[in-house]
Amino acid sequence: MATLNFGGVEEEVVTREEFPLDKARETLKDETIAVLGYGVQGPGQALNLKDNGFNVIVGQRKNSSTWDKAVEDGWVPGENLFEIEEAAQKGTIVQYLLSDAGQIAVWDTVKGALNPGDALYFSHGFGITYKDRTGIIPPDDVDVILVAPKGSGTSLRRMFLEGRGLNSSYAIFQDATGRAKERVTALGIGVGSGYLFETTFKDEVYSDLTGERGTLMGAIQGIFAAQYDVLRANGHSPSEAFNETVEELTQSLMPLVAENGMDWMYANCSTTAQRGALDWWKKFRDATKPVFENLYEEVAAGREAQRSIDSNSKEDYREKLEEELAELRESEMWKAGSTVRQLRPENTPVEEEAAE
Ligand SMILES: NC(=O)c1ccc[n+]([C@@H]2O[C@H](COP(=O)([O-])OP(=O)(O)OC[C@H]3O[C@@H](n4cnc5c(N)ncnc54)[C@H](O)[C@@H]3O)[C@@H](O)[C@H]2O)c1
Ligand SMILES: CC(C)(O)[C@@H](O)C(=O)O
Ligand SMILES: [Mg+2]
Ligand SMILES: [Mg+2]
Repeated sequence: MATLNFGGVEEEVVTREEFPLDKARETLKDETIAVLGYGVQGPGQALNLKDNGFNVIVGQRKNSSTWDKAVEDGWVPGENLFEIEEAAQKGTIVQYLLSDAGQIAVWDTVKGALNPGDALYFSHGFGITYKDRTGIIPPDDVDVILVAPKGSGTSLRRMFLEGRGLNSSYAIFQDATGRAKERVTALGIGVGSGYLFETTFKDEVYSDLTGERGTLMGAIQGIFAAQYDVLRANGHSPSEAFNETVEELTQSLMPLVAENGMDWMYANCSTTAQRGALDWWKKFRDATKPVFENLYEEVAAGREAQRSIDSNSKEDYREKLEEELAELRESEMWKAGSTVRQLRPENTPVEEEAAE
C-alpha cells in the first residue's frame, strides 16, 4: 500500500508497483474466475484477465446477442463459455457482472451456485447496499468483494491493450476466508486497473450514481444542450454552436485538463478566455449546486436505485433506453456533431499529391 496526499488528505492506494501482476497471478493460481454477464464490464474484465494469464470462464444467457459476442471474442462454448448457472458453479470467484437489475432477477440461481469459501465479486455497490430493494444478501461463508473500474468497460479494455489502465475503487463487504484483501487486490490488478483506491460498497454506489447522473453523463449533456440552444437561438450556425460547445472541449481542452489540470488548460488559452472563465465558473457552480444536492439526496434515499430497478427490470427496458438514446442521436446538436466528427483530419484521408 502506498500512502499518498490527495489535496491535503492522506489516503492509502494499491499500485502495480507493490502488487505486480506476477504476485496477483500467484495469489489466484488455484482459483477459477467466473465472469457472469458479457455486456460492457464483462468483456473488458474477462478478456483482460485472460490476457493476463488468469484462469477465467464466462457465464452468459445462451441465445442472446451477448453470448454471440462472447463467441466472436474467442470464448468457446463448453470450454470457457457456459450458461450462467454452470459458470457460477464452476467458479471459485464469481464476478457478478450482469446488469444491476439483472442481478436481482438471477440472484437465487447464483446464490445457490456459491460454495463455502467462494468469493462473490461486484463492480458496483448497488446490489449489496440497497439489499432491501434488491434482495441480494450473500451467505455468511463467502467473501464479498468489489472492484469498480472508474470508467467504461470499453475503455478498460482499450486502455489495457494500449498498456495503460483505468483506476478502480475496491471494497470488502465480508471476509469469510481471511483472504478477501489479497483476492480483491489481485483481481483489481488482474482486470487491468491502473491503481486501486479503497472505498466501501455504500460510498462506491452513492458516489457512482451521483457522478453518472452528474458531471460524467447527465449534467454534461444538460449544459451542452443549454449552451448549444442559446447559441442557436442567437443566430449561430449548427457547426459554430457545436464546435464551441463540444468539439473544442473533447478535441483540445479536456485532453489538456487530463494532462495537467484545469489551471494549466486555462493557462494555455488566451488571457481573454482566462478572465472570463475565472469570472463565470462560480456562477455555474452556484446555479448547479442545488441540483447536485438534490441529486445526492435522491441517491442516498434509494429513490434513484428504485427508479433504475423499476425501469430496467421491464421486458422492454433495452428498447425504451434505445428510444431515448435515439432522441439524443437525432437531436440537431448531435447530428451536427456527426458531421463535425467526419470532418476531423483523421477521418478525411487526403489523397497524397501525385509525385512530380
Ligand atoms: N458499464 C460499465 O462500463 C460499468 C462501469 C463500472 C461498473 N459497472 C457495473 O458493472 C456491472 C455490469 O455492468 P454492465 O454495464 O456491463 O451491464 P449491462 O447492462 O451491459 O448487462 C450485462 C449483462 O447482463 C445481462 N442481463 C441483463 N439482465 C439479465 C437477466 N435478467 N438475466 C440474465 N442476464 C441479464 C445482459 O444481457 C448483459 O449481457 C453493473 O453492476 C454495473 O453497475 C459497469
Ligand atoms: C461508466 C460509469 C458511468 O462510470 C459506470 O458507473 C456505469 O454505471 O456504467
Ligand atoms: Mg461509474
Ligand atoms: Mg455506474
